[in-house]
Amino acid sequence: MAEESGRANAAPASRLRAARVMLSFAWAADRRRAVLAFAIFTVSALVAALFAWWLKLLFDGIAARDTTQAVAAGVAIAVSIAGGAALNYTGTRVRMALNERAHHLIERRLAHTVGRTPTLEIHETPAHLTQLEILDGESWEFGEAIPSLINATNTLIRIVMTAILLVSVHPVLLALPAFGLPMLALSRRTSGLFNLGLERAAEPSRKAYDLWELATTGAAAKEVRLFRLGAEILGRFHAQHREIRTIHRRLQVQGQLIGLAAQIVFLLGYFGSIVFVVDRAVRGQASVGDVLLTAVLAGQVLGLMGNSAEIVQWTTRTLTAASRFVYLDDVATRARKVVDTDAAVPTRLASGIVLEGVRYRYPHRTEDVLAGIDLHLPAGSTVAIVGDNGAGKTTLVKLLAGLYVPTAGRIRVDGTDLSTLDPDRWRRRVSAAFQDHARWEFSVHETVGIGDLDAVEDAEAVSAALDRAGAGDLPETLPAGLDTQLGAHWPGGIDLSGGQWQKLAIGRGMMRRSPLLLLLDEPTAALDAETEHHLFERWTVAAREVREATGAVTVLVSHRFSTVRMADLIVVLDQGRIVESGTHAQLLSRQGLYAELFELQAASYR
Ligand SMILES: Nc1ncnc2c1ncn2[C@@H]1O[C@H](COP(=O)(O)OP(=O)(O)OP(=O)(O)O)[C@@H](O)[C@H]1O
Repeated sequence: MAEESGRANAAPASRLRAARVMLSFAWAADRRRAVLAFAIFTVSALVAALFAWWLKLLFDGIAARDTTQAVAAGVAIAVSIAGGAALNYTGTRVRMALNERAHHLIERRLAHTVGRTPTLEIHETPAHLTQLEILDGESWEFGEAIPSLINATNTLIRIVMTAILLVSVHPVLLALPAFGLPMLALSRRTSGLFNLGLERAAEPSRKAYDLWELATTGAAAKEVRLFRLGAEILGRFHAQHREIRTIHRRLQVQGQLIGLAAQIVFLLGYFGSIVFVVDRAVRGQASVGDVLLTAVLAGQVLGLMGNSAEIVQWTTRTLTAASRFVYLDDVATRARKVVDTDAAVPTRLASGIVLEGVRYRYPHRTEDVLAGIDLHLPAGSTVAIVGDNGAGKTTLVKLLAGLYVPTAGRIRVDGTDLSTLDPDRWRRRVSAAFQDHARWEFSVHETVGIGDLDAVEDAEAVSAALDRAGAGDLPETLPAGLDTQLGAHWPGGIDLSGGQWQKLAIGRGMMRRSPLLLLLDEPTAALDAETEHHLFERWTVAAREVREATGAVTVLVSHRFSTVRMADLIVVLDQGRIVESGTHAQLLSRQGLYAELFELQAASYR
């Protein structure tokens, strides 16, 4: 279903809901300016609509030698021109400010929607990513809700006024707008083509952007040079852009042909109406002013039809952008739906965490990555997970953190289904350090402190966390200690070594003093085996000390068996299944996969 929505050209969620969301955002952004813009553009529409009428009066006055009428009409024309310009100038400024505010509000709401999704679903499902990326580039359109509405009202007023004036010359002239109908009808089609182009180009655009990042950012700079990948990346980048251009060009040509056909139909009506009124004037049934009025109005009708077509297109685009937002908001809401707000996260673990028949399959994958895991992580224990690359260790850790929801089976925390616990409350009691940690370019103090936002200001807590991460002396080696700015491209900022960054990430994971679950997914991979050994020894002792207080479970993923052997329970994963579990001694005596891997590693150290 999600995939279909991602591919479909149509709006990915109901347009009615999208319209409600869109208007509520625009209204919330700046009510005062919304009302002001509405008033200014309404008056401006009336002024513009009456312009042709003053012209007719002027010419009829001149023809009839009626000086009063001619002067009055001349003054009205001058006032219309000056007033119209002033109104447009003010209106445009109000409208720009309104757009700006709506745009920022939408960016904030979008970040909030993505951020409040408790799982990683939005970031790892291509269909959701497509919607997110397009919407990211479309947030200006989305912010155009009130201006679109103003434009539509404005155009409607002008259409009604123009119709009244046309009837005043001859009712047959009302047929003129009918020639513009194909333009309106086909504009939906051209706007559909535009959206189709965006969606088809989303994938190559994403690839092109990734390639551009590879070619221009520091992260890949070493390897790009070393493996002489520059030309290859550039070639692929060009290929993606060629694909994007081809997609857009084909659809643009289709759109232009449709537009051209519709304009030809209208022009037939335009010239027909002028010929009709000139004929009547020759026969004395219409005045010179009527001919002029018809010529001006017929020209305006063309503009108004074009305007209406644009409004329809623009509104469709705005609505589609809004429906992308609704779609993503639904993903976030679905992910939170199962939460039972009454289910309390225990203050301490009594029995521990139990996995019952847990399966997990990544979106777009055809097989389960975890294929039926039954496991008890006893309260107060340290559990090591070992296994080959790709065995499913990190996936298991992410499931325990609540970043994924099992495709089947359950994870119970002291009997309560984890998926029903409020993710925010659960995560207040979970701490983690990952191998692929983020490099937060804040001050050292903040980079560590954000591991527990409640204690981020507490310098002692930060120093203690760094101590537990084996990096107590790191700040002393930096120019401004804990206040040192990280990130070489910030003023006064410095970069760290891979191991130092990793120690800060571990420090972040050590900020929470009493987590129920501490997840350590190869956080020490960049450190030497001895440092890892000492750190884990220290954590194991600390975990045993707080065992009575919180019953916390520590889960460690590591490829180093010298570290793993200290755990109370060792779980061996192979291709998404548990093949063995027990203590180090039990597993050695079983002479299975663990014993084999342990012996292999031990032999390489001898
Ligand atoms: N986001 C993802 N989308 C699709 N498949 C994924 C994703 N992340 C991991 N996988 C796949 O899931 C399987 C298990 O990956 P996982 O990262 O859990 O393994 P691991 O045991 O932690 O490996 P390693 O020791 O290399 O870190 C792998 O086959 C991997 O290709």
